[in-house]
Amino acid sequence: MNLLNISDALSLAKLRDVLIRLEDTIIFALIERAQFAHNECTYQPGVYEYDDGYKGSFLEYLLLEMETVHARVRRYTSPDEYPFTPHLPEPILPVLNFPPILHKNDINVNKDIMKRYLKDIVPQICEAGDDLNHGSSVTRDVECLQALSKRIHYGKFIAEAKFKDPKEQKTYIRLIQAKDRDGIMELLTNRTVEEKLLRRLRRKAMIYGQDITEEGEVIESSEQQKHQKIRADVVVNLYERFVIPLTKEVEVEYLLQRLDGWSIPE
Ligand SMILES: C=C(O[C@@H]1C=C(C(=O)O)C=C[C@H]1O)C(=O)O
Repeated sequence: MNLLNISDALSLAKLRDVLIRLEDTIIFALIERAQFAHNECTYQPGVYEYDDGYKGSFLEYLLLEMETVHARVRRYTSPDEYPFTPHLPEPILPVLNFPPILHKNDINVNKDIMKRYLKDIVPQICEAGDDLNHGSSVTRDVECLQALSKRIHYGKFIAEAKFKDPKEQKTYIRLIQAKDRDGIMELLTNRTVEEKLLRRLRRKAMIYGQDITEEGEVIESSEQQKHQKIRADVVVNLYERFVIPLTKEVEVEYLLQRLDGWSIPE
């Protein structure tokens, strides 16, 4: 998505395409992570010692180092990129002039994403135990986390596009003024889009998770399922219970801040 183009960045159809493409990124990132064991010690502070006296876990250490480089080349000045590390250096490049797509807000749900990823996702997709491939598994963790974070924070753009819809704006304004979270959640929810998404996701996870040879049909049998690189129902559950609800939470939070410092049209 070219966020320098404001009409693209606020077209609901284009935004939905971005989310569809990110499904592929997320499934492949999970498949990559799933080839290594849980390697729980990489998530605990105090296991590795670092020359610079850093005290966090191996995963946090890698995030800090990678995000420091990325911050310097202005990754986090883009309105669709959110770091996991709190204090990062300023960019060394001149900052790009993005058009004012999003309303000013301070939403970053990466802490929640990290918690759920470590508690629910890794134990479900990886074998228990430690295979000593700590560097490999942690670099895959960073890819999974970044892809999930991007997808979930796209909720801000989706919310802005929905708010801009002239048919809905008055209702949104009324619900926001009443701080009616449930009402906002109901209005922004599109069950047809969610159901289609989950069906598509199951098919993608089935197909991407199998080895495709030069010969033979790709089949969905129970025998086949045993050899899947990742279980399709795990991916579908992950979206149903975590990715979609958290995206919608971001949408609601964003909308609750949407009227701050904004003059409501007559
Ligand atoms: C993203 C949208 O908003 C909501 C959130 C969805 C999601 O996170 O996938 C899907 C449908 C909507 O309930 C949308 O309408 O496309």
